[in-house]
Amino acid sequence: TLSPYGVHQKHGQISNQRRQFSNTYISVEMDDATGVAVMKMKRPPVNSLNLELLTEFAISLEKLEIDRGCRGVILTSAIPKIFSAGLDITEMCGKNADHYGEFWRALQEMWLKLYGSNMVTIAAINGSSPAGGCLLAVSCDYRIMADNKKYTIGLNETQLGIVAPFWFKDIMTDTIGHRATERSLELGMLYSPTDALKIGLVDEVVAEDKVLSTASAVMAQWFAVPDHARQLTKSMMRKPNLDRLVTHREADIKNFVSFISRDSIQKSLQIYMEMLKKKGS
Ligand SMILES: CCCCC/C=C\CCCC/C=C/C(=O)SCCNC(=O)CCNC(=O)[C@H](O)C(C)(C)COP(=O)(O)OP(=O)(O)OC[C@H]1O[C@@H](n2cnc3c(N)ncnc32)[C@H](O)[C@@H]1OP(=O)(O)O
Repeated sequence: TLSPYGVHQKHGQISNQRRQFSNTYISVEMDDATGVAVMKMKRPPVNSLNLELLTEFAISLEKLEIDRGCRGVILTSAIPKIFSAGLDITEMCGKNADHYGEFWRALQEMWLKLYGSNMVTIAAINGSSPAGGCLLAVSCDYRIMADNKKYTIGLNETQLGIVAPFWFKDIMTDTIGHRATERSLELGMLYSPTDALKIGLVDEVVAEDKVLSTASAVMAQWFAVPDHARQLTKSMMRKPNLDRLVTHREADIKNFVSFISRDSIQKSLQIYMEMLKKKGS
């Protein structure tokens, strides 16, 4: 079927209790018996967040949000060793201002839906999660990371010569505190799972093969609290950050477009992409 956003979706029924829907880059398996949906990003090689993935992400969340049977979402990756490499740098490089604006609006939309969700959201971080990948995780209610010291998480934007916008910074501050955020963002720090746990960036570190089962167990604990009370509390806690972006949404887009269009910033991003490609070859 074609959604109102023009994204093709495949629907399938895999049992009486499980429903599945899948787009190009997102697959969702909804378990009607538990009320839990597992949403997987699947954009090889590194789940970088391009315009299409962000759009599919927002649509999938919206569908789950209006599904009365769905009370919680586990967000994870179908790509081994990678949760998400963050924003697709090629979406911010060598394109025109209209494209940058459309891309940023899609990112804002996805974030407003994820951070503002009424459902319980748990990030099952089964791989590296820099920058925009970290934003996804920090926007959830709870974070479980795989115990593998090769994986890292953090807002490393300054290492690319770019700057995490105020709404990334706000939720990082709410998660790890002002001082830790200041240091972390200025230096563009990436943390191992153990260090991320120490500063409170993730809530639990578990063996790689236990990430999903732990997420399900945590979900059951959160489900023990009456939904209406939990939802009102979540909304009370998150409303100021949501309102701030909604109020300044157009200015934030303008700011991003003008910043990213600068020759010096384009040059920094190109150098970073070349460095990534060299490392891979
Ligand atoms: C003053 C106000 C300012 C307002 C706002 C202004 C600015 C906006 C800020 C925007 C916020 C930005 C957020 C972001 O998310 S930026 C992206 C940051 N991401 C990264 O730094 C991660 C880069 N990637 C890696 O570190 C690694 O790839 C890895 C995720 C650890 C995985 O490593 P590995 O498995 O070894 O894979 P490779 O490095 O070999 O990568 C495979 C191919 O994927 C390409 N790649 C990787 N990451 C990205 C990406 N983010 N975007 C696009 N492409 C990516 C990589 O080049 C390889 O490609 P190849 O196969 O063609 O060589």
